[in-house]
Amino acid sequence: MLKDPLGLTTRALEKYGNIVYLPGIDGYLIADADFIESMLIGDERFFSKSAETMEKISPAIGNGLSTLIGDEWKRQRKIANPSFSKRSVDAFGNVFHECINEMFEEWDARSEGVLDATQEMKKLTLRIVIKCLFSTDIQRFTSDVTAALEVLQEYSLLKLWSPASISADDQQAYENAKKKIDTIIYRIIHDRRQNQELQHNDLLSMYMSAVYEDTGEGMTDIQLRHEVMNLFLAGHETTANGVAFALYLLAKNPREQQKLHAQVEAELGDAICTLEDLKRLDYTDWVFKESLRLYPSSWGMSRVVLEDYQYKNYLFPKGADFIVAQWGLHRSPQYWQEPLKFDPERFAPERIKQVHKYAYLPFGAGARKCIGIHLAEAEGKTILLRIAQRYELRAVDGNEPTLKARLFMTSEPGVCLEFIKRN
Ligand code: HEM
Repeated sequence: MLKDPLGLTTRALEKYGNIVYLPGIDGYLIADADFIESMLIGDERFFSKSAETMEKISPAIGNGLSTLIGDEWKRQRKIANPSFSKRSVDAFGNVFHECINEMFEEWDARSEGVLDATQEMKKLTLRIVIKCLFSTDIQRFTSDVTAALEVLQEYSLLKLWSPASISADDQQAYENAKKKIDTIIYRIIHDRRQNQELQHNDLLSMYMSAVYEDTGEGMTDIQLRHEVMNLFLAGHETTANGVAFALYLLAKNPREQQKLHAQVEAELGDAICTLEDLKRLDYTDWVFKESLRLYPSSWGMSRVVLEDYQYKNYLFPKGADFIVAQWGLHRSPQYWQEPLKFDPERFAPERIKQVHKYAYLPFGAGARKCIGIHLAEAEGKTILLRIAQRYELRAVDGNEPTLKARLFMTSEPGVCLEFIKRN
């Protein structure tokens, strides 16, 4: 599984159908939309994230909202929800533009037009999440944070799929990366506690002022640290990969890129888009959705069944592990016509209503649906629009994505594209 999870998923689902037992991981791959609907919605109470899996990925992602389970998770979700409401996200519109402007300035200072879209989007979304979290520009830390997050993620994957192969060097690299990130986060939390009179309009201050219903107390520094880690990782790589793959697909599909440009010109011209504008720009929305269908950052979600469970003629024993395989589901010919074709208009209301509601799950579904969905959609579409206003994208020969399924799906090396300035 560690070597080629996407290839294995594709082959297993093609050969054996939508529910497949994988002896290598002693778990089931699921790409059956009806079953997924039962798992995440109808019979949700019988399923949970697996404590064992979460314990293995928490070194990278923190022991926060994404990895907590049961009552601890419920309590944490309740306290975090208001910070991610549509209204709260509206406050971050300017942050997107500031960070995009800085990126454009950097691009203008370079002479060549070929850029690694994956790396550029990772830098940009990390900048955005850092600013949304801390409102300050901790630009100077960005490359340290990026490098440390990479190490933490690699370490978690080893713990998950190949624990015996963790060497003393891997362990040391993990300890160093954790220390580096912790130092940055705790320093910021400490400064905030020291200077409580200063107002900050950011996610950290929302988290720091929120209180638990049962105790009336706020989060401890340790819990805040875990939540910040969660948002660093869950909030930047996912969006970066979503946008980078969208840029690649536009470059490969000039007709669709032209349609996007036409909408941008008709609706916006050179004006800076507001979050309100995004509601009207349906083609942009479909491009982002279609990109997340073909290249879902979250390529699989882990679950465990809490009791013996029957679905059709399958009986799953208590404790059975599952991977809900968005990668397979989103590309399944059973649910999608010409599944490998980039066709943003399949998300037009009259067409998408004919598709099974649970055949498209880029942000998950049910109680554990992505808390950052409004932020991610607003951010992803704003970046796409700003790039479309300024650049025509062209594919670079021989530069196809090399897909790698880590905690999230990415291309490694990144996808290089030619960014040609539009008049
Ligand atoms: C295109 C971008 C994104 C994608 C594709 C994505 C995808 C997902 C998915 C599929 C889940 C559910 C996992 C499961 O049920 O097992 C999830 C959960 C989560 N996401 Fe996102 N996400 C994105 C952006 C963001 C952003 C921008 C943030 C925050 C800044 C964020 C924070 C979280 C958190 C904290 C959870 C855990 C929620 C919980 O368990 O209660 N995500 N995300």
